[in-house]
Order: sequence, then C-alpha cells, then structure tokens
Amino acid sequence: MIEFQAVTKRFDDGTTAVDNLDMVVEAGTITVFVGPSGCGKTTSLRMVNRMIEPTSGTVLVDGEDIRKSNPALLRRRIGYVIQQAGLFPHRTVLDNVATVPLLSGWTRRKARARAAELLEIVGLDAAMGKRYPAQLSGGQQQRVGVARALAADPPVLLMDEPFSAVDPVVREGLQDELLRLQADLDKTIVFVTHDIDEAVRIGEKVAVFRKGGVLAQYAAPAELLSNPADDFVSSFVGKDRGYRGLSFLQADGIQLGGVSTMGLHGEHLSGERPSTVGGPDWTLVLDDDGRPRGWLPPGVVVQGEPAEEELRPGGSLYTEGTALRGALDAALSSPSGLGVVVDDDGRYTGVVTAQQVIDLIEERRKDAA
Ligand SMILES: Nc1ncnc2c1ncn2[C@@H]1O[C@H](COP(=O)(O)OP(=O)(O)OP(=O)(O)O)[C@@H](O)[C@H]1O
Repeated sequence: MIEFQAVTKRFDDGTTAVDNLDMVVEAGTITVFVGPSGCGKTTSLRMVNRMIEPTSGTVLVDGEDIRKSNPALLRRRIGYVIQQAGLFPHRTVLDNVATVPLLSGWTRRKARARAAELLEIVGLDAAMGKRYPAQLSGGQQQRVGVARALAADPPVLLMDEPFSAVDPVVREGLQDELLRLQADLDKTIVFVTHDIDEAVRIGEKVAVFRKGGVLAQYAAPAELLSNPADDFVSSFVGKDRGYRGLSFLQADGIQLGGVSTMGLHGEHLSGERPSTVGGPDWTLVLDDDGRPRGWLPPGVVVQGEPAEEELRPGGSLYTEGTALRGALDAALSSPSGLGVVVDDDGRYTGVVTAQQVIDLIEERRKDAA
C-alpha cells in the first residue's frame, strides 16, 4: 500500500507541481495517474521512490514513512519503468535485466538465470538476451524494461508512460501483457499516462489530476465514466465516455438469437436456436470447426460450396461473457446487422442485435435509477 498524506511539492522557482495530495493506493492493484501535461503525475510518482522529495507531507510505503529509508535500498523494493525503457545501451538485454539482482549481491550466474526467466515471463525469446537494446523494436525494449523492473521481485512497480513511445497496436499488446502479468504477480502498480483510454483500460482505480497538481477525482474506471466529479473530469474523460462505459457493463441477460447457417461444403446446418431476431435472410457460413467464415447476403443462391467471393466478411466477433461494448460493436460492424457471438474457442453460438444491447442498457439504467 502507498499512502500520500497531505503531500505538496513546490519547486524552487515557485511552481506547485503537486498540491496537498491525499490518497491511498491499495496493495495489489494497478492504479493509474492520468491528466493533461504538467499536472504533476510524474512528480507524484517520483516522490514514491524518493527521486523527488516532497516540500511537505508524508509518503508511506507499506505503512513506513519513506523518509526513514535509505533511498538506494528503497529503490530496490520499488521497480521503475520509464518511457523508451531507459535501458543501458552498452549492456546486453540479459545484463540489463540482471542489473538489480547483481546490485543486490546475487552471483552473476544466479542473476543471469533469473534474467532469462524474466525474459520468458514478459514474452521475449531467450535468444534476445544476447542482443543489445538498439537491436530490438520499441515494443520489445519496453518488455525488457518491464523485465528489468521486475528482476528483484519488488512489491511495488512505478511505471511512467511506459508504453507511450510505441504504436497503438503494439501498445495494446503491451497493455494486455501487463494485465496478464499482474494477474500472476499481484504487485502494487502505479502507472502514469496522459491517455484516458489507456487509463480506463488497465486501471482498477484511476486518479485524474488537473493543472496545479490537484487531484480532481479518484475512482474506479466505470465510476469515472458514468459519474465524473465535475466539468473538468467530464471533458477530460471525453465525449465518447458513454460508449466507453459499455466496457464495464456485462452482457448477461441478453437472449441470443439464431440465424441460418451453412457449412463450407454447402450443407445447411440446423441451428440450435430459433431465428428470432432480424434478417433471417442472411446466412452465416461456418468452417468445419463451427467458426464463422463470413456471410451470404439475402438472395444469393449457392450450389454446393459457397465461393470465397460470394462471402461477405463478417464484423468483429463477440465472445460470450465479455463486456457489452463488444456485443454492440459486433452488431454494428456486421454486414447483416447481426453480431456474431462465439464461445471461448471462437465457435459460433448465436447472434445479437444492436437493439438488444440498447434495450439492456435501458433496463440497467432504469434499475440503477
Ligand atoms: N525540476 C523542476 N523545476 C521546476 N518545475 C518543475 C520541475 N519538474 C517539473 N516541474 C513542473 O511541475 C509541474 C508538474 O510536472 P510533472 O512532470 O509532474 O507533470 P506531468 O503531469 O507528469 O506532465 P507530463 O504528462 O507532461 O509528463 C509542471 O508544471 C512542470 O513544469
């Protein structure tokens, strides 16, 4: 647990970077600090590992006032990951990751063995260990940065815009990786970003800062989107917040419909569900394993196997049991207007319409009111 008690940081030139911050970062959570440029996110983060000392107030890590701990020792308990990884360019990847264990007095052999294990944990091939940082892609370098920060198995991890230098697709992969890692590692992670989408995607709690280093709201992402504390937070979380809020609503309660289906060899498959919803004229083509391959538009008569060019590509697939946003997207992106629902193995289980999603949202809203 990390606790800020009335923490203020005023720099020598009179800038107040953090203004009377009171907050508790719960152990074992990913907490995100988000806000526009210059609102004190980095300064707040760096006060946790004593790279910056507060002007007043107290920071506690696991109940201990960090002023009482030696900064170098404190930092071994607190991993730190920064933008563009901050790797040592003249050390191999393996030696970069082994740095902190070596500083902690491990033998070279043990430190390297641990480093190799960590590369695997963050999804990098063992062969990468021999390379130098410049020989890796941006996303790979970030992974090494995460591995290095995890090397001493610190209970706390501070991450300052760690993924902002990579392209959006790689970034999403790294976010997923972090969520997966965290499910196993259960660290206390503080993650700084100026990207609200990233914040609500990975944060269990999100702290929104405003200019002058003032904490504007500290809440779970769903709460932030549905109930912004004031106009600043509302405009910061953006105009799509209603839609993004669907990421936090579960789709249970939606009655899946059926649609006529055809196998790749032209055989008509008997659906388990009645074709109750919308466009029954569209036919969904499934491969031999029951995974969707595309749609046949109404009026297209197929003799034998449907040809590839007759098939209309499907929209996004909605995996049963995931958030409602995916169900709406599947329906809106499907040429038939029917969102294709699949199980965890990607096999077709039914269809859903946008109207059903809207109805469910309405129902939930009424319940909440
Ligand atoms: N060493 C310093 N001396 C004076 N002012 C500073 C110093 N470091 C930061 N500041 C100021 O303190 C404020 C907060 O900076 P900080 O880096 O914490 O913001 P941030 O929210 O992390 O911004 P960004 O998203 O741009 O990194 C800014 O106005 C910044 O200019």
